[in-house]
Amino acid sequence: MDLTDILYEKNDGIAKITINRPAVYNAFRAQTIQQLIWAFRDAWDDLRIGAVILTGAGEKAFCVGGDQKEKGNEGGYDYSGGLGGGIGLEIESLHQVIRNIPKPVIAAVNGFAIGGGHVLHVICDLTIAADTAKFGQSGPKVGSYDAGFGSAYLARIVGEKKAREIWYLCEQYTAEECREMGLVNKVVPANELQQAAQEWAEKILQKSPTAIQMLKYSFNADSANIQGISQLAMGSLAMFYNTPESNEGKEAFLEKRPVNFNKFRG
Ligand SMILES: CC(C)(COP(=O)(O)OP(=O)(O)OC[C@H]1O[C@@H](n2cnc3c(N)ncnc32)[C@H](O)[C@@H]1OP(=O)(O)O)[C@@H](O)C(=O)NCCC(=O)NCCSC(=O)CCC(=O)c1ccccc1C(=O)O
Repeated sequence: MDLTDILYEKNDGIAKITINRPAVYNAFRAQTIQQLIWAFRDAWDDLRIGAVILTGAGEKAFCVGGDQKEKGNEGGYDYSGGLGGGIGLEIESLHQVIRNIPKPVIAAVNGFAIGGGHVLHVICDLTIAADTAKFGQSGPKVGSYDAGFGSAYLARIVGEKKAREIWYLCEQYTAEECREMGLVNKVVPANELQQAAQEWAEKILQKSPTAIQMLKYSFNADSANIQGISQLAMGSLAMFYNTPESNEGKEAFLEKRPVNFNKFRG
């Protein structure tokens, strides 16, 4: 596969996947998602690999979700057709491969983790964050939502009240605040982030691969029902995208103006 949107390397039992679109803060489009899925499947298939690190290129962002500049464009997202189905992104498949790959996935969050990018770290097994990283959901601000793993699984991690706050208010949280709410495992100085992720991956490699694999399956089993909710959520999102209400969110972001959802109330 031609890796235009990600970097992928494998060294000494550790696979490292880097979302590589720094000009748009590592926002993803359809091909980014396809390449991420390809890389996770390669790491799954390679029996020498015992842990995967997911990170973002540059210092600004881990990932800021769907690329608003490509939304509605052919090959962007919200473009009907192909494997992406209704919203034009194989986001459900990506969530599934991160959850189901029988090896721990460590998110090394180097900057903004916002929107669909935030959901990616939520789904990873472990999160190590730079002390400069910022976290949050933005869907309701830009006419979108992840009513599957992005909300239901988040609530299991931080509790119902906090998860509702995160989604309803769309505020940003520091790495330390996220560590306190159990959403981040460890916070390190930004220049030590990649080394810290590497060290945790190396520690995992010293453990029994079968034990780790079965533990991951066990942790996953308790939240497996969210898969069905995710399918419903993506189906509803496909119907919501391209409505005037959803478009108002996208257009306000692209035009760098305040959003006005008042006309859709009442
Ligand atoms: C991340 C910000 C808070 C950073 O703010 P700031 O430091 O002020 O920098 P900016 O000047 O805003 O941004 C720098 C540069 O990056 C471009 N950019 C940032 N985000 C995006 C983006 N998402 N798409 C495209 N481009 C982006 C920005 O335009 C600037 O470039 P210029 O050339 O100067 O214009 C802030 O940028 C921010 O809030 N960004 C938007 C975050 C967002 O709303 N993301 C989309 C969330 S919705 C989503 O991800 C849908 C897809 C998805 O994952 C999904 C799938 C299925 C179900 C649900 C979801 C879901 O809703 O999550």
